[in-house]
Amino acid sequence: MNRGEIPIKFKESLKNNGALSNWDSSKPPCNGWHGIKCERGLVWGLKLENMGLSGVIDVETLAKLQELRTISFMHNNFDGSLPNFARLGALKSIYLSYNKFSGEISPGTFDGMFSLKKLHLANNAFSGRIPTTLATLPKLVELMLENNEFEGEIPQFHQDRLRELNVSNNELVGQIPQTLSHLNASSFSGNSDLCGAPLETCSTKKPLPVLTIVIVAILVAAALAALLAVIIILRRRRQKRSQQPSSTAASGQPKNTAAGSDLDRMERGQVAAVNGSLSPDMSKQGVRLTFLREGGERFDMPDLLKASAEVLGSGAFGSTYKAALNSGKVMVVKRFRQMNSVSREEFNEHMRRLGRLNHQNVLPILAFYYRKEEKLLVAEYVENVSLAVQLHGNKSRGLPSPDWPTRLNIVKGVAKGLQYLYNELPSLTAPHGHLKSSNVLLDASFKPLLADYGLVPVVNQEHAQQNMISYKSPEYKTNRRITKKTDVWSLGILILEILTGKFPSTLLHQGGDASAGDVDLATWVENVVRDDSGGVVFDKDMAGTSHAQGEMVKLLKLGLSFCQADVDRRPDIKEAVEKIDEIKEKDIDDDFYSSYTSETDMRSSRGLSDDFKTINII
Ligand SMILES: Nc1ncnc2c1ncn2[C@@H]1O[C@H](COP(=O)(O)OP(=O)(O)OP(=O)(O)O)[C@@H](O)[C@H]1O
Repeated sequence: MNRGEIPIKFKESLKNNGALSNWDSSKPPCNGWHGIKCERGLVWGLKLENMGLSGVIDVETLAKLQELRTISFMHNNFDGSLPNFARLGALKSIYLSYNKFSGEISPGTFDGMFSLKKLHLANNAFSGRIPTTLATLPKLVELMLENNEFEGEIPQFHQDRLRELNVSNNELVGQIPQTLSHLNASSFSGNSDLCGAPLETCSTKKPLPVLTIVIVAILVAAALAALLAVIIILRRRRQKRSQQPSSTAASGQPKNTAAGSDLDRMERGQVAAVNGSLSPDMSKQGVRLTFLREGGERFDMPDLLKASAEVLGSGAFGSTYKAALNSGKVMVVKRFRQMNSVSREEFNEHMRRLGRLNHQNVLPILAFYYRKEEKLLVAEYVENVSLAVQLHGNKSRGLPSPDWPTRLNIVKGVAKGLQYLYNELPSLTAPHGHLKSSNVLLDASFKPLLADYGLVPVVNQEHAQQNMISYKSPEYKTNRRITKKTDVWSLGILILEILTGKFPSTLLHQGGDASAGDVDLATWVENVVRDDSGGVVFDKDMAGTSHAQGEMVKLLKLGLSFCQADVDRRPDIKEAVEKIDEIKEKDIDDDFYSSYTSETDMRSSRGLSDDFKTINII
């Protein structure tokens, strides 16, 4: 098929295509065909707006236009479900607003569209959930979904690149992800059950409409009637049993089904307990926490559920909630669903091991709860949340991000915590296993505390392979194995993230194919450093860098050396910590800086060649 025939074939599936009457196969499409955008004789865009078009958007045929980067069919009459654009993986923008598309968007529609920057689907009649894949597209900067019927929660958009988002006038519910809290409130308006910054906080109670009150009253009455019936039946049974000569005692624990349902309610961002207190049944059935440490305040799940819970975020395992106890202590409960391949005994034993850990850079696990289908881990709330929030979230909200001395202290603390895990958990190949910036929590004085460590042995294998950071390492990608140096690789990526302020692609592709995606951060750093075009390596929002550039460069080199794909050349944890400890806050010799901005020995232990000579300081 020649290039003129492709648009003609595409036109055939369109209805009311009179506006395209000058598409004439005897001439090349770049000779003034309506709506065809060309450069050097190649079709890069289709702009078929306001033409009354309907029918089918033939994606298969468009896929043959290899240079096609942008399509706009805005203000037409296309209806039915959205075509599967995954076939057009190179597209940078898709504009389909003001049509009549409807129905749910199938989950794979945007899979692998790693170049997609702009997606406009506003003013259609889409329903169902916003596809979570959109939250993982690394280049997406504009997403317009207003005036549709989207429902459910907004996915966790991790990237702080999303410059424009509009989800107003849909039927969305729940907490707005923290990463979007910097956006304008009007982007979220017209969704009656959305809450959290930039809208009102989630615990704010709104007056209920009369109809809702009536429905709730009916439901409560029905529930009470059902409860009464159950009580009567149970009493009768008990009476019958007591009349039998020797009744056998009921064995095992009562099944706790209540925990799931109350937590599910928490997950929807609601206050878990009805009227501020749990039903006595639930407390009796005992959603009993197992405490791992001597001393300290004792409480149970009902105590936590009594408090209004706030969803802190949802990661690969489930949601994490913040809940305040009556005493004022604030706790965090993390819910894990993919841990059902180990027995209760194995799980308890492993938790006890983790519970014994005690280091100033390791977040203590205070208690846990075991149920076959899900587990809960409880820890104290940490004041400054995570390094991820401080590096990426603050920036997008215009708040200051940590300065160089703070970042260096964080790196040192993380390295010490990691070394401690290596020492205390020698049987684990990757003692942390899931080291990333959202699992580095920061206390009031910005001291780092490692979280979500030591979990690889109890997470279902398949889930671990798809979601945990260790399994994104070069050795896992190439040899399907993790090693004793895998956590050092994660530390290297973390260091580069801390110094550059860039979000690593290993985090962007959570849940996706580990081998797919953006250029990894180490390669990006190397490319910028090699490139003489003046690209900037260090985070320009990092203050306190004067007279420190030499040390910053040293740390950057270390980070790169930890990321080496060749495991044999990568330092082990001991060497890594020693090298990090040598880095000082300021250059010993002030003149050092000037020597590093020029042609200096930047050949790093990552096996970098002679062209890795200059580095672009802020
Ligand atoms: N103890 C804590 N104190 C304060 N913030 C916390 C605490 N534990 C977790 N968080 C924060 O809550 C948010 C959600 O955490 P969660 O662990 O569910 O997701 P994640 O770290 O993004 O992903 P993953 O599930 O892969 O670990 C993150 O921003 C995390 O940093």
